[in-house]
Amino acid sequence: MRTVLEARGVCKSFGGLSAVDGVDMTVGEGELHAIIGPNGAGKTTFLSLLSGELRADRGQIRLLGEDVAGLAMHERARRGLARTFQVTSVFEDLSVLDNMLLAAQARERHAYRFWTPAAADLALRDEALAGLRDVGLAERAAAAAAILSHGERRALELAMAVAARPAILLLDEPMAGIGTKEAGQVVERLRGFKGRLTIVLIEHDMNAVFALADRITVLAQGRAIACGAPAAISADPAVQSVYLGDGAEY
Ligand SMILES: Nc1ncnc2c1ncn2[C@@H]1O[C@H](COP(=O)(O)OP(=O)(O)OP(=O)(O)O)[C@@H](O)[C@H]1O
Repeated sequence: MRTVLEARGVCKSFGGLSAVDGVDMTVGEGELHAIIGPNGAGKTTFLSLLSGELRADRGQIRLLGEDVAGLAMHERARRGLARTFQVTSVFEDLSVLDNMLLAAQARERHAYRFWTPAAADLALRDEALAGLRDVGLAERAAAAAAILSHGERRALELAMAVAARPAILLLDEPMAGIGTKEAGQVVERLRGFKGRLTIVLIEHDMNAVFALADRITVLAQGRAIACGAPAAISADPAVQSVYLGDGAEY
């Protein structure tokens, strides 16, 4: 399996606090790799180091073989490293479909260059509609983005991120702030993307993580204490002790 993203010895301190302390992680093409850990373990910081929102103090971050640790966020994004909230600016006044067309166009500027403009428009439209179907939003295509529910908006953001065809998509708690029923729908959607997309997922919903992940990296106090398939992770004594520790929340 081709390696899409590789982190080696990545560190980040805030003052005296070592938030991310020498983390290694390898994500293969088509893999859904989850990062879990108790509150304050360093998950969000690590994701920000991967995306370029924060700069690592030390360590390597390789995207498709290229060390991107010194690159700005937009330069990593241009190379295909996408974090949902960064790649998706939903335009409230536009329809759901037009938002999708914009997201797809950003990528497709060159893809349809040999087509007539009308045929290119049709192909883009088909692709945008298919993308909306993938996230259960096809019936909302004509609606203004402004009137979407919170869950529908998150679905649109996901569809727009996917439409840009990133090499790897970083998802930060896609189930946060949505109801149980909608969380179940998000799990189904993400399952639908499995194999087609390379995903790094941070999520507190353990049912979702264990249902979706190919592999899981467990962070605790800034360190990666385990990495493996879900069954191995749930059986790992070090992981169990982190989660069974003093009133640990996740
Ligand atoms: N900008 C910052 N300045 C100072 N400390 C920070 C900053 N960002 C994070 N931290 C600290 O770094 C540690 C790791 O935080 P981080 O948010 O990455 O953890 P997390 O695993 O994502 O937690 P949660 O599950 O609660 O979101 C925490 O102790 C946090 O207080």
